[in-house]
Amino acid sequence: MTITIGLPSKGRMKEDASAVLERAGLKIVAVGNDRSYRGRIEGIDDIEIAFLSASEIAREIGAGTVDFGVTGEDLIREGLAEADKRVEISARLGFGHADVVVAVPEIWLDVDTMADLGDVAADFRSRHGRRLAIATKYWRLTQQFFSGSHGIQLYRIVESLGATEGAPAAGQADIIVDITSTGSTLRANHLKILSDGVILRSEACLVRARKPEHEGNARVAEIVAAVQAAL
Ligand SMILES: Nc1ncnc2c1ncn2[C@@H]1O[C@H](COP(=O)(O)OP(=O)(O)OP(=O)(O)O)[C@@H](O)[C@H]1O
Ligand SMILES: O=P(O)(O)OC[C@H]1O[C@H](OP(=O)(O)OP(=O)(O)O)[C@H](O)[C@@H]1O
Repeated sequence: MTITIGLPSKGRMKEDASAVLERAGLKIVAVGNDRSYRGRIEGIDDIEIAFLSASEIAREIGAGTVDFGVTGEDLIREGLAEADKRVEISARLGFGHADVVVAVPEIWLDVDTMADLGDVAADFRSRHGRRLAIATKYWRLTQQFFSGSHGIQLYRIVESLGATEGAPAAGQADIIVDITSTGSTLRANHLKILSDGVILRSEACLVRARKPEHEGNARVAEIVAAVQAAL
């Protein structure tokens, strides 16, 4: 059986993802030319590398078309329903750190917690004639956190495909759910993170699709052990 590992072909995780495999003794060699989206591992014939974007990797692991992938936990949990049933986080890799957070305008002086925000959401329609609007590309994580964890049901999600932090100032939404690493984009847009508003502390992970044929497969166990030992 050939084991396929999905690695980022571009973006901020590309270099670190390849480096961690090399430290684990799995040296990647391109198949064909530089632009090829396939690779293999030097000296090992039954591992194949598929170069994909970080979000495609999350999807392909969910579909089981790759066995392993290196991608952000945020993309796994946003991309897959019941992620823990479908995938296993085999290792947390120590790069690509970012938090998915709830942020509100700094001028909302009396809103510091999710409970405060729940009060705002409850009153929003009578005060403003519409529901509280949340700009995000993290639909699933937002719904789980607001409706599931905090019992806040009165809101509307406004899909944002970029520059989410600008949505409140632009009048497209009232608050946001987005990723932050240094916090500088939030500050530049006069937004503050609620004190209990961190939805997920994400980083790059080695993720395995839960497949029956992985049980007792020596190569699968070896890949996990080698990457864990390289951290
Ligand atoms: N400052 C940051 N901003 C956005 N994402 C970050 C940041 N720091 C780390 N990440 C992580 O990087 C991953 C996204 O990487 P990247 O933006 O390179 O993907 P991508 O190649 O753009 O994927 P796609 O094109 O499919 O969206 C996510 O898991 C995210 O959590
Ligand atoms: O907390 P900070 O360090 O300011 O980083 C957070 C910002 O960085 C990312 O955007 P980026 O401009 O990298 O583009 P992307 O959304 O296309 O990845 C992300 O979407 C945030 O907007």
